[in-house]
Amino acid sequence: MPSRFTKMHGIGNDFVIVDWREDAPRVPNAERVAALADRHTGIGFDQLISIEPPRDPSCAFYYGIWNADGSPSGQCGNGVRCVAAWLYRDGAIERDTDVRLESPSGPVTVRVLGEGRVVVDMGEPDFTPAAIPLDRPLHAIYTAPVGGEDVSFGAVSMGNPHAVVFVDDLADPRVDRLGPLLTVHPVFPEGVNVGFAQRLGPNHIRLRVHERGSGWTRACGTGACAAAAVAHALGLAASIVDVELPGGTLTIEWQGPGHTLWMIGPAAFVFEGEV
Ligand SMILES: N[C@@H](CCC[C@H](N)C(=O)O)C(=O)O
Repeated sequence: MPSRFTKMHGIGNDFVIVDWREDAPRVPNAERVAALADRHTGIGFDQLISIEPPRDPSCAFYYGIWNADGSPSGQCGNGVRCVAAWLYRDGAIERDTDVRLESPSGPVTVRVLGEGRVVVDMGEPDFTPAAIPLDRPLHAIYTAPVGGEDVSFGAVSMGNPHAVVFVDDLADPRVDRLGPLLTVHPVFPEGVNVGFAQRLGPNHIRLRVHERGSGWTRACGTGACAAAAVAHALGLAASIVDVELPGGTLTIEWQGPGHTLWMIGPAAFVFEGEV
């Protein structure tokens, strides 16, 4: 990987962004990514994100996503806001203008607003088991034995797989115990990002996410989208929901099936570096 990088974050979910627009397509070595992600002996990040030429000619740029353990992902909600802010600072895209960007799971549309905020059309949440992927037929709520108890969760793909568990209180010690277990549960053959959601009202969810490949993060953009979508599908949330994560709040808007989902939140620069 080239030596120059930009450290960014979206409400505390942190990234190393690398500019591979002039380079031939590549897949970074997983061990190298994990070494750089190490917070003691590397740079430290939740995800590595590359900016590359598009494969789909209808998109302006492609972005690749790798977790802290080096595993690839199809989507990253906080990351795509940072990619948009990075491209805007670089002069490659304009403010207040819709731009199609290509993720590994397909196109999304970003618009850079003022004050470091970015709005993203994340596409339509996909509840089909093949998209998640899940090893069983579709129901609104699944139940699986996890760590000696039956745990119920909603499942949805936002371009990457999510399980959403509703809890009465996020401080419940079960949350810390169940997150890592459900992330690698055999019911999800490709692993899953697990969100624990506490409903505070029809427009307000508090959320913690144990991410596949990165562990507990201060925020997960697709996790916020998934929690809002599952809550809306179950009649627990309105169309516009503030999702409050440990690192900050994202606003999610979804009008229901047949509609795409919108995410609004900040993207921040931390520093430039070289390895
Ligand atoms: N932090 C991200 C999601 C990153 C990928 C995820 N861990 C996966 O493996 O799918 C976000 O903001 O959405």
